[in-house]
Amino acid sequence: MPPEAEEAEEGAQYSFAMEYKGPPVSYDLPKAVPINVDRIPVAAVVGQVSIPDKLSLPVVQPVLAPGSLMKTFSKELKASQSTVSPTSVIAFDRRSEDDTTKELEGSESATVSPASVIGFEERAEERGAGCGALSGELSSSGGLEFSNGLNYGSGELSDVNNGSWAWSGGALTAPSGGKLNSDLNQPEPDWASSESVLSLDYPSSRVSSTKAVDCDVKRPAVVTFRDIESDDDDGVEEDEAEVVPVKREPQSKGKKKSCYRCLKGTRFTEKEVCIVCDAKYCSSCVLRAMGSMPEGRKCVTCIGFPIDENKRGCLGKCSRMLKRLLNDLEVRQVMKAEKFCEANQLPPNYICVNGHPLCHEELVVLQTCSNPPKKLKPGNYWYDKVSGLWGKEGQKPSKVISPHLSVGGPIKANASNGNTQVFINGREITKVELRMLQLAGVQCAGNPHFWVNEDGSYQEEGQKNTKGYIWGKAGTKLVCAVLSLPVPSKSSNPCGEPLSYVGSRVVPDYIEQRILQKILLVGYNGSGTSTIFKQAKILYKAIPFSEDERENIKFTIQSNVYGYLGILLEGRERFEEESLAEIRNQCSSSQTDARGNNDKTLYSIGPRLKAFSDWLLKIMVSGDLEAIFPAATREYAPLVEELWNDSAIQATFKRRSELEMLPGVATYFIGRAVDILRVDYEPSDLDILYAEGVTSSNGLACVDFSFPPSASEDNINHNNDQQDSLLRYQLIRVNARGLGENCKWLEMFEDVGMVIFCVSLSDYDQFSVDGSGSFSNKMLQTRSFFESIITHPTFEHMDFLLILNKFDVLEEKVERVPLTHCDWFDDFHPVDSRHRSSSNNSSNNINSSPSLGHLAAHYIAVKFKRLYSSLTGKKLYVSLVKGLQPNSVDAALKYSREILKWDEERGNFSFDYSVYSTEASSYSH
Ligand SMILES: Nc1nc2c(ncn2[C@@H]2O[C@H](COP(=O)(O)OP(=O)(O)OP(=O)(O)O)[C@@H](O)[C@H]2O)c(=O)[nH]1
Ligand SMILES: [Mg+2]
Repeated sequence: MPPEAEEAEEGAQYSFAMEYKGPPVSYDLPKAVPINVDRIPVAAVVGQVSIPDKLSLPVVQPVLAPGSLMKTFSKELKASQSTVSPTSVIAFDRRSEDDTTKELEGSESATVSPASVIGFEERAEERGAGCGALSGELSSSGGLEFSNGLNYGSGELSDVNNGSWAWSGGALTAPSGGKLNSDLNQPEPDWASSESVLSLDYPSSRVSSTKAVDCDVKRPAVVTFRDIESDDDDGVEEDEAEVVPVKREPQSKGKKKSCYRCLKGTRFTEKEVCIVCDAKYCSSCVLRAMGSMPEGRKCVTCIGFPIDENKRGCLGKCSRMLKRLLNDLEVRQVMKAEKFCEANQLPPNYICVNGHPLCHEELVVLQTCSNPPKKLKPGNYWYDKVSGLWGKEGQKPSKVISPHLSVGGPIKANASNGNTQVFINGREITKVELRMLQLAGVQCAGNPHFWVNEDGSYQEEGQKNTKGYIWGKAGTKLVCAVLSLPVPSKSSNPCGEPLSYVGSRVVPDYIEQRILQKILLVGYNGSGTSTIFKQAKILYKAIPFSEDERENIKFTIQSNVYGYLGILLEGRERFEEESLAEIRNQCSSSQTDARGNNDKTLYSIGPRLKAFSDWLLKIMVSGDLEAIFPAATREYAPLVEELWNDSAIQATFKRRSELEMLPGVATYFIGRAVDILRVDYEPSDLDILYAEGVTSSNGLACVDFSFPPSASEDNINHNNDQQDSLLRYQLIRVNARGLGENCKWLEMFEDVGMVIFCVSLSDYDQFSVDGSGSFSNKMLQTRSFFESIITHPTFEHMDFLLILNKFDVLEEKVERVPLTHCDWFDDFHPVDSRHRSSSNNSSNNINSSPSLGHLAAHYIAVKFKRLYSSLTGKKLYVSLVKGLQPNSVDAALKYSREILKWDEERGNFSFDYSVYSTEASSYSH
């Protein structure tokens, strides 16, 4: 035995050892004495003991400080449904080798069955067998204790003798080369031959080191119990029970994020993680540390232990490291075991519904109902059995699950911590729900108590007649999606849009359950938010617009085109009058009598077209352009063609820059007016992108999408991309008008992950009527809107991405109209443009000098950044965008995804970023 092992052995007083069966040695070996079940003392009353098959009681770990150990242990016991009273603590005593007594210090509730003790011992054996030696760094703080000494017949002791395993400082460490799984394939020990063994069922692939184990007890275990006043969580009444799963601590810690076994490597070394204790192993150690992985990725010493609940989402998802180390079949087996083995299933009592921890049957009912809560995690939930509404305790509902399940206790009025004095099925609803009800047209005055059924039909308590259906209106579903409120099951796709696609495959169900990252897109009027929103749909959705949407968009575009034509016709009238006036002037000055020709100009049209023109302008003035559809398409199409081909209209169109009312995009459409106004016109994606008025009138729209994986050659990037492509995002677009007075709707967006604020760069010389009714610069209006958004309490901790949109327009405009047109930009003094262009030419280097457009955009970005940091103390992210160019919007939205990721990583960083090896590697580049 190496000196440090000997030293450790001398100093330590462990409860476990193994029986030595190797060659003779010169010193005394402790003897193994068989356990006699009957001789193990029990506390006064042994209750109805029922140990489920495969029950594995936890074993106290050597590396824990006594305090934390006691806590962990008592919780683990509870978790594993042992028969130990919940108010008891069990701990090992390793104080004396000679301590052969068992003590029971009185506490009425302190009872433990022999079975528990045996189970305990056997676990210990298992562990001893698995890791070569096990000992407890244990001393209970004056409570009741039990001490246990077991010797094992084991050929594995030689490993210890060889120095493969040794104790140091209370932590189990393995010198490199230690052969943890040296005899993984040894036959099962002859458990039945041991008196101590109950008919417990062991996993067949359990790690075992012995050929035959004589489970003899040298000295009987000492079991003592005490009340648990010192354990802070346990004084809770049962129906108030809060079950907090406790993660098992790793046996030894790596240094500076090194491998926990060989202690080599850095935080950037790819590592696999134990799903129980979070111990991390490098690729050379992982198979030794985890053995044959009968329950998936667990250290051999963690087999049988409940998993760390934070890792539940990772069950069955293989890492690249394992894929490299194991063959396909092995990977499949390990992942299957990890997902489905009993030890890794969610313990029912971790789920508390309406104040009651669930029993096994209830959990089964909950998980197998037709519409179960997805991705159930340990925690406290409320459940409204009548409507099926389901949520986390103290929070708004998160889902509508199957109603009428007999699960948990009765719902409490304060289950969701509402403060609205409006009740649904006895629960006081939250503010957001109240807002949703109001938007759905439900009368909520007078603090009503509603009775809401699973189908959304509702009545006031005590009345018989149904007053309506909450989720009846299409708009309500959109509102629910935006406010993150659930709708009944069939509409798991709240925006009424097709499921996301990744490439050509539908995103599988489990991914749909993943958390949706919400991004709020907001901007001042005309800043380009709807263009960016539409780009996102076109870029990221396999079916960007449904049939219905396209049909509506078609009418919108057609009426837009009539509108543009109307503006042209108005312009034509103006130009005609101007020309006539000019001609008259010329006539009067030259005194020529050319009367017959005087009323005809380049801009004049014939009587038929004139009649059509008058009619259209009248309709436009009445503001009811849409009313002429769809008849207009059929009846006026020939007239439109005639009109468009008329030389007067063509001449007017040439002077379109003089028509202020005509938007820039009109050029895109009006040239194709004849085609667009046909009955069989089908708008292309580009048409939709350019079309005005496509997003809803209240300015609110949302779209769910995933970023499709890019066709990357690079393997690592490709993998990350694949993972990213499974994440789901929701882009919620709302404009200034849609936010109401003083942005009163903003607080409804409290659960968004970040905000994108969109600014139109070309606004600096534009003027419009502001909120107070006066005429002012649009960039200044944008600035005050920006200020009110970034300082809104809802967004206090949120990241902002500023999109400086319409960069193409700025580039062109800033050459003509100085940026200083806007007061806010009056200190913009770029280097003279001739100088810039000459330096460009002389160096012949495209990087040598930025364009005036770039300088201006950079200057505006700095203006916004300074404003932002002066008001919030935070950093503003900025992206320069040309909204009509897909690549530009794609880059900006991917930037927002990165910002969300950074935000997440910032949150995780202080703990440890590398949950799984892939993440570690993605971080390192
Ligand atoms: N040239 C150019 N035009 C753009 C750009 N982004 C948007 N537009 C146009 O600017 C106009 C206004 O854009 P929208 O996307 O409708 O702006 P909005 O934020 O929805 O504004 P509201 O409709 O007033 O709420 C549309 O005609 C767009 O086609 C851009 O980057 N370059
Ligand atoms: Mg718009």
